[in-house]
This record gives sequence, C-alpha cells and structure tokens, in this order.
Amino acid sequence: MRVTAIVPAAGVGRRSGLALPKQYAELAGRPLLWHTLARLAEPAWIGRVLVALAVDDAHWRRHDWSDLGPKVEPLFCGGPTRSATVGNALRVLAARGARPDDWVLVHDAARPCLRGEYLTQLAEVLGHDEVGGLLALPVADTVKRADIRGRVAATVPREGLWLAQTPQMFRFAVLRTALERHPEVTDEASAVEAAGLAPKLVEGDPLNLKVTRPGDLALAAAILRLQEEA
Ligand SMILES: Nc1ccn([C@@H]2O[C@H](COP(=O)(O)OP(=O)(O)OP(=O)(O)O)[C@@H](O)[C@H]2O)c(=O)n1
Ligand SMILES: C[C@](O)(CO)[C@H](O)COP(=O)(O)O
Repeated sequence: MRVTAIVPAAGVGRRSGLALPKQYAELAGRPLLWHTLARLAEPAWIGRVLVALAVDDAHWRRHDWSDLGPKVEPLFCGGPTRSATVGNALRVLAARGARPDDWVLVHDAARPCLRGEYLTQLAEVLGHDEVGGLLALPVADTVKRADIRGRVAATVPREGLWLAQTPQMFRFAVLRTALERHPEVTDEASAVEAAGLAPKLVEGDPLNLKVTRPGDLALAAAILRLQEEA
C-alpha cells in the first residue's frame, strides 16, 4: 500500500476566536498541529506526510518540527478553501509522479486527537477498495431542523445519518478527478459522491474532535491527557 497523507493546515480558524490560526495554538506544550502530524508520522504504512500551509504562513518556521522525522514536509500551497488547499497538494503529488491507484489520506490539521487504532482500522477496511472511504460517526442524538426563527421546523429521522470525520482516504486518481470537477465541497467524500461513487463509511472515534469553536482547545487538551493516562 503506497499512502501519502495530506494535512490541510491553511485555514485561519475564524470560529475559534483565537488570536492566531488554531493549528498553531498551544496544546499540551506544543503547537496543535504537532500533535496531528505526530499521529500521522507514526504508522510505517504512511510513507509521507505533506502539510499544506497557507502561501504566506509565517508560523511554521517559528517552531521546531524535527522530532517528527523526515516523513513530514511542509508545502506552502494553501488555497482560499479547504478543498482548494487539498487540490493544490494533489497537484504537487501529480507532478511528483503519483500513480492512479496510490492512496491519499487527508486529515484535518484541526483534529489532533486521532487515535492510531482508528487510522489502522480505516486502512484495513479499505484494503483493496477501488474508491476509498472515511471515518464517520453514526448520529446518536435526535436531530432537529431549525426554521429562520431558531424554532424547530421538523425532527429529522436519524436512521442512516453519519457525521463525517477525517481521515478520509481515497485512490489518487479518484480524488483528484472528483475534486477538480466538484471543488465546492466541504470534505473529500462529498466530491467523490458528486462524481457518482460511494465512499465506504468506517465507524470513527467520538474523541476525534475537530477544534472549531472557543472551548474546543481545552477539550482537546483534556482528551490528550486522558489518552496519555490510558
Ligand atoms: N483555506 C483553507 C481552509 C481550511 N483549511 C484547513 O481545513 C481544516 C478544517 O477546516 P476548519 O476547521 O473549518 O478550519 P478553518 O477554516 O481554519 O476554521 P474557520 O472556518 O473557523 O475559519 C483545518 O485544518 C484548516 O486549517 C485549509 O487547509 N485551507
Ligand atoms: C472535513 C470535515 O472535518 C468533516 O467533518 C469538516 O467538514 C471540515 O470542516 P468545515 O467546517 O466543514 O470546513
């Protein structure tokens, strides 16, 4: 299995309310991004970890990443949206001679608590799949649709509903074509679906939090502490 990880890390973290892009916020004594990269650099089956940074990123060089090893490589190729950032990293891979059936694993910089067993599970389930798939969580709560007043317009049946996480892992050619044709998506799976394919859902981890809003950073720190103790 030839797997390259791409970590989109070119966002500004507007919803976090932090003074700097959230991937550089301090988490357990390191930049948040360090924890994310450490988890992807660990498995031997991931050959390379490409970190897709904003073109004008001024933070990366202020930190020491050397203990993550030689697999981790920054690319200053961010775009205006997450999917544009991933698309730009895929173009770099294409220029380096990626093969159509190579695997690309995309994982948000903003998800620093990913556990190794879930990474392994994703790779094992996808094994010889021709398309790819993603970690996701079956919806466990009752789901409401709101109207414009913030009142309940309807209760939506939760059967068959899943919340998409990352990593999302696809064959290189499938993902590149899908994202080129459907760049308006919020995750890789949506582009692949729009291309008429059906990504495989693999049950993810409730602790694989995406740091998004104020308070999430403290939650991530608590999760990392729990994982240390376990
Ligand atoms: N132009 C962009 C926008 C987002 N991302 C990355 O995509 C991931 C998930 O996006 P999100 O949580 O929405 O991050 P931000 O866009 O930074 O947050 P916000 O929407 O609150 O500004 C993050 O790792 C973020 O750095 C990216 O690489 N390029
Ligand atoms: C890709 C993603 O993590 C799946 O849940 C998520 O959609 C990215 O965050 P955004 O807020 O949609 O940019």
